[in-house]
Amino acid sequence: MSAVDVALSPIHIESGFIHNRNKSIVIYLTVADSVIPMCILESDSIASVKLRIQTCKGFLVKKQKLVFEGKELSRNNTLLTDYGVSSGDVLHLILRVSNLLVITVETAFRKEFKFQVERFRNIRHLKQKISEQAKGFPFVNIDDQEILCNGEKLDDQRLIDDICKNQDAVVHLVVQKPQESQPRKDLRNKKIQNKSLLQPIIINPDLKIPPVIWDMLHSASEGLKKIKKPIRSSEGTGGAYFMQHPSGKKHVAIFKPIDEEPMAVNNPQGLPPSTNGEGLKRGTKVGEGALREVAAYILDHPLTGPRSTKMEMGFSGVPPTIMVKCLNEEFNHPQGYDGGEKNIKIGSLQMFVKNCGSCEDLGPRDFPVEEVHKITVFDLRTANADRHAGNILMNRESDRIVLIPIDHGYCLPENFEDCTFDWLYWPQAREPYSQKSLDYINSLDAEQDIALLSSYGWDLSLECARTFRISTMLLKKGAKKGLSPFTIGKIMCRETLNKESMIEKIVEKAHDSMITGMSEVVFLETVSKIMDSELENVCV
Ligand SMILES: Nc1ncnc2c1ncn2[C@@H]1O[C@H](COP(=O)(O)OP(=O)(O)OP(=O)(O)O)[C@@H](O)[C@H]1O
Repeated sequence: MSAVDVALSPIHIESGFIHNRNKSIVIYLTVADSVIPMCILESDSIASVKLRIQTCKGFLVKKQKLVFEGKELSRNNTLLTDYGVSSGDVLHLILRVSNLLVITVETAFRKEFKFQVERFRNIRHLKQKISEQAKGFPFVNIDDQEILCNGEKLDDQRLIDDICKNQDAVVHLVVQKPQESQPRKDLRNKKIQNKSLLQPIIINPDLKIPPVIWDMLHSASEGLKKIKKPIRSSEGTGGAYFMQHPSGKKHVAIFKPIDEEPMAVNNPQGLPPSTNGEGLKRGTKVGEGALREVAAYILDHPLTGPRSTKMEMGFSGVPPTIMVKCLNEEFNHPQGYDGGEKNIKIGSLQMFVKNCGSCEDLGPRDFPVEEVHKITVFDLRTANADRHAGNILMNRESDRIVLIPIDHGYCLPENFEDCTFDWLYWPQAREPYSQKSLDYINSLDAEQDIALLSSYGWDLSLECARTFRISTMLLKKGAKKGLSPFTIGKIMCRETLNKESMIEKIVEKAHDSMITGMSEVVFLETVSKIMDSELENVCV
């Protein structure tokens, strides 16, 4: 049975069942290289379409992203037709496959080992894990092991991802005598080594790079020199590469090239290039994701104000991020690779943060209130248009869960249309801000922040700056009034796709009262007055 048959059969039955009440339409899903026709109902929501895909294809709902005409269909309770999808339309399905796999190794003695291994590790790493667990067995030495999968002998350098694709896997370990080791690094690799490059892009030489960022640059650069190749993450809609430590045993950073962003020309997920330059979220531009990632780090200053060269963790904990240029054969080069100038990529380099998964993997119950609140502060002040639970990593520090916000390529948009926050529905969001958070919010100054970004070389567009000023204004006024992150968030986010949020209505009212030639300052004063009067009716 082909993939098409698998997808079609159950859907036909289901659609036919309620056909009288609802008109059915056929849409086409592109996933990787295949196209799957799908019969759905006009009354189907995004959530129900995703559920059908899960039922038919086994891809978990939370791992699916649907894209139509360059926009992510991110509101699960919205009808497909409200997004303008009609019969015959093509939707792109992006799967966020986990980087972690459970591998079962069976030995010739029927002993079983289970490991959680990252997809981008190689077979040699698996052998190391086996030898750590196999004390007392004859294959404790790495070179005494040979790993077979479906009868095929696997080379030490082969990536786990290569053999396991989507699901967890069982591989068979066979013990054998040591063999002559093969010289692995061929001449071609040497050539590539000479053609790797990683350099920070410094616009303002007066601004010193913090030592923690130098260390990250140094490790990633040494990793490239030692031919520890960047490894593409299997999660995410854009090209995101794990840069390796020179030892090859850990990651030091994530590199996201601008030409591989969603809808950009070299996107490795096969998303078609944007036709009007707009990004996956409203009010963002393709190719500006890396700037926004860097801006998120710069704006996330500590309570004491903008950072000096001393590394201080920002209030919300955005990992250190810098703009770099980087050359390596492993990135997506559909036009070919010769190591020349045209292969150099520009993008954001963010420090890799040790984590035990994302908030998508766990219910929110155990997240400390302060940890959730620090994320809400960041999202509200930057009107973040991409805060789903998968974009918050978790770590455990002495039995306490610490949250780490990542993926800020859609913060600072030109408007509020696509603002959605998964934390809105978490209980912590209904708690009032603590005094520490209130002090931080009170210290925020949008004008100072815009000037700060400008000193780093990014002059926000008038629209982005306006949205940023208004979102900072709302956060400050809301917090001062004692509103919880939930209440402030509800003011900023649309309840449904086509129902404007309160903040959008406030901006529109201010627009309506604008007279030609009105300055930005006067416009913002008008917004402020309207906001004050609207907030009077909002209960704490
Ligand atoms: N700073 C970091 N530290 C550790 N892991 C990270 C970091 N940033 C990203 N990752 C990992 O890389 C994966 C891909 O990154 P990310 O989600 O930011 O990519 P993206 O293409 O922008 O994704 P999306 O489709 O959600 O917009 C993440 O799922 C996460 O596992």
